[in-house]
Amino acid sequence: MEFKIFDTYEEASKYSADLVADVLKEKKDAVLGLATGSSPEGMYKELIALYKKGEIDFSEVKSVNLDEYVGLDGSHHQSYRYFMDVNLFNHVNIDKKNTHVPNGIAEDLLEGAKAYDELIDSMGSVDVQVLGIGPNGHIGFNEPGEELLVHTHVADLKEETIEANARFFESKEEVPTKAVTMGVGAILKSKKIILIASGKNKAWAVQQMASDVITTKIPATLLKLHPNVTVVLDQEAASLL
Ligand SMILES: N[C@@H]1[C@@H](O)[C@H](O)[C@@H](COP(=O)(O)O)O[C@@H]1O
Repeated sequence: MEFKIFDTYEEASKYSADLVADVLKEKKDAVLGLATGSSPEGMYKELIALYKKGEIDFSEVKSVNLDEYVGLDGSHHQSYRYFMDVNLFNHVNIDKKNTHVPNGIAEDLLEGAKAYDELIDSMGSVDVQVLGIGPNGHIGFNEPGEELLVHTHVADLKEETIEANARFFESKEEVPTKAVTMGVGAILKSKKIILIASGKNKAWAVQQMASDVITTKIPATLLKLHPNVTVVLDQEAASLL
């Protein structure tokens, strides 16, 4: 696990975008594993800028997103499908048919989760997986617990996650309490992982990633088992290292 620390979030975002761009330059039909939340927003802006400069091309790229809230359809402004459209897909030449986000409104969520794993498998491996991290160390919506799941599943969100994400909704009560998330298995299967963290509220989780411990109670610590992880931080997120 390599830690890269930058003075500002903007610099960290630029570095992360360059890492993704390197993958796209090497492989035109790369499979991108994508994340939502504030952490990767700056990176998406940089990727759009690189695309506009003609440095990268998304025409053959496929993408799979980590997670989606249960109960929100893609037109809901807090759905992760909407986030991806607005923050990246609408601004680059990716074919929307090649972009995938778990279905949070499937009639049968378990069937939907199984189909999502089959879809990921059918794409071959994810070339680069972008991750944020929850203040409690969650990745995707794999929340801390006695055990973690390998496959895509429906997760109950922890109270602290609902609180952390309430800033995007009108009120805490509107935050869905469940989400469909890729499991830790698919995340660890990707060839390369870039985890972006910014701000003081991530410093504890980042410190745990740098420790010698691996525990399901801090899901991001499992990334220590992966051979190619770059953790991209601003000063505040790195403040406890
Ligand atoms: N499910 C998402 C995660 O994928 C994200 O990494 C995390 C951090 O979000 P943010 O980057 O907005 O702090 O929270 C959310 O709950």
